[in-house]
Amino acid sequence: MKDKVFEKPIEKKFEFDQAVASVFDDMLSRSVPFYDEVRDLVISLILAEQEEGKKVLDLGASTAKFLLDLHSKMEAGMRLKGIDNSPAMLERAEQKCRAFGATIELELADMMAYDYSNEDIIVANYTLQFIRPMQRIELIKRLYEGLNEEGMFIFSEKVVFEDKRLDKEMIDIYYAYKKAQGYSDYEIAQKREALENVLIPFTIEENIRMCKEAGFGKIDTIFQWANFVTFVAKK
Ligand SMILES: C[S@@+](CC[C@H](N)C(=O)[O-])C[C@H]1O[C@@H](n2cnc3c(N)ncnc32)[C@H](O)[C@@H]1O
Ligand SMILES: O=C(O)C(=O)C[C@]1(C(=O)O)C=C[C@H](O)C=C1
Repeated sequence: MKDKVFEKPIEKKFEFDQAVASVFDDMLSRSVPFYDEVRDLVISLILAEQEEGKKVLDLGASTAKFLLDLHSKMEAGMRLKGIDNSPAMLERAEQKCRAFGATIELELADMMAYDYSNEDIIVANYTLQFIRPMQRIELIKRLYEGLNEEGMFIFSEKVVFEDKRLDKEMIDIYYAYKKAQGYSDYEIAQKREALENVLIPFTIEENIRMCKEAGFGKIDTIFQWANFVTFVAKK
């Protein structure tokens, strides 16, 4: 279904509710630059490390698009799990996993309260940015503690830039991308207002520093387009 959520005046801040979940795949494919390519890149990196029984945990799994894609491409019997705190999203994720006959564990859970233990690979694409900044730093520390020695944390985020002029230019370029994807100026403005103080991006440096302070020894970026970046952090 086509995303028309912001064609009308917003009545509340942005939420991952039924209305958003019902158009989510279209919303992401038209709102996140290179959404498919980043998913393929992250999956390729995981497949390079795939082993029988290895655990892959997706935080903010939404409608399980990432996990289903990984499931369809993996050869080793990895244990795939997704958590999300939106019942509407998880309902669709469960429907899709059933439809594809995919053995993927799904849990309705708050990533702030989840018990991370003996994890091999944790993924969080376009999710941390919705966690309050102070809670985010605590979360990353818990992810670090919950990862095994060879563990890997892969996450994609919208970012801001220290250089305010560059930041404005990147935002304008991003909104031009959204317009090219068929969103009207009105929809873009409405969504921007709905996301205000709900989606809180860090700078690239803040994301890296957050991982370093949590204990990660190696943090690299593997993708960037304007204000969207994908990071890989290793213990
Ligand atoms: C932009 S979507 C993530 C997109 C998805 N990872 C993908 O690549 O298709 C953010 C997701 O995080 C979930 N989320 C936000 N805060 C959460 C929390 N505290 N615990 C668990 N899930 C959360 C939302 O319900 C939503 O499904
Ligand atoms: O910043 C925006 O305008 C976005 O739409 C970005 C973003 C995201 O990065 O998570 C916000 C919410 C989702 O609908 C998909 C995209």
